[in-house]
Amino acid sequence: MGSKKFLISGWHIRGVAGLGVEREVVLRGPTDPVLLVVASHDGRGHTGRLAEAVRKGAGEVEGTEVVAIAVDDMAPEQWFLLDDADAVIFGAPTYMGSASAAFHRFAEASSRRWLTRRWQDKLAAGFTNSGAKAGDKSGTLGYLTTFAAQHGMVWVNLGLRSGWNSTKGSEDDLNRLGFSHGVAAQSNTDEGPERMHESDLATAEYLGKRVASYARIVAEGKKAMGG
Ligand SMILES: Cc1cc2nc3c(=O)[nH]c(=O)nc-3n(C[C@H](O)[C@H](O)[C@H](O)COP(=O)(O)O)c2cc1C
Repeated sequence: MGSKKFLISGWHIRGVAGLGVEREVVLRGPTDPVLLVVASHDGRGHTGRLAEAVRKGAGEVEGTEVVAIAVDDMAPEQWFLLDDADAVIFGAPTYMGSASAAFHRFAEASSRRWLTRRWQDKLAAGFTNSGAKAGDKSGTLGYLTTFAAQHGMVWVNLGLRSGWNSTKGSEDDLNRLGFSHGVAAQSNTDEGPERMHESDLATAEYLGKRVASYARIVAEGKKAMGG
């Protein structure tokens, strides 16, 4: 099997395609950016738009390299990206009260990483979208939280108060549907992704920025502690 070299904005990853095979170590210097991966399944475009918003928010934090991967179509090398990430933001549409089957397949495929604790102590966060306003999205965000915890990751919640919950509020508030574990967006089932609610997209951007900021703080903290 031949080896390939990947260059992702300053990140050099050289390895042989395939899970569990040897690869050259990624060497990171003290001035390297933190790596944040948005790992999600996009059903019919709505969750993809959220992923893009998360990515945009994260990219606004100086010193952050953001990479998005589709968990239902992973090149073997993308597992290495996840291995090297400082933070991973997981996303999936809510199907039947939980993350989509495609995301669950990815989660099951990650069990090898679970075994070797490869993702231990990385930051994690999550986002989802549903057709109904509530739509049992707590099931999905709860599942993503548990998935990250199984890997020993450190969950970063949304950190926003509930919006749209008083006479002074409106559906344009951030976190308009009032979830705490992550971004819980909603799109009408008869409308395309171009009609996604601006508040949901802004909330997704907020989460991206929040996670990237914490990833930076952790990286700087480790550096200060000589680690
Ligand atoms: C198989 C399936 C199951 C669904 N289950 C739910 C559900 O439990 N709750 C809900 O509000 N919407 C449900 N929906 C609607 C989707 O959540 C919604 O259309 C989706 O989030 C749109 O994002 P996407 O384009 O990334 O698929 C379901 C849709 C499908 C196709």
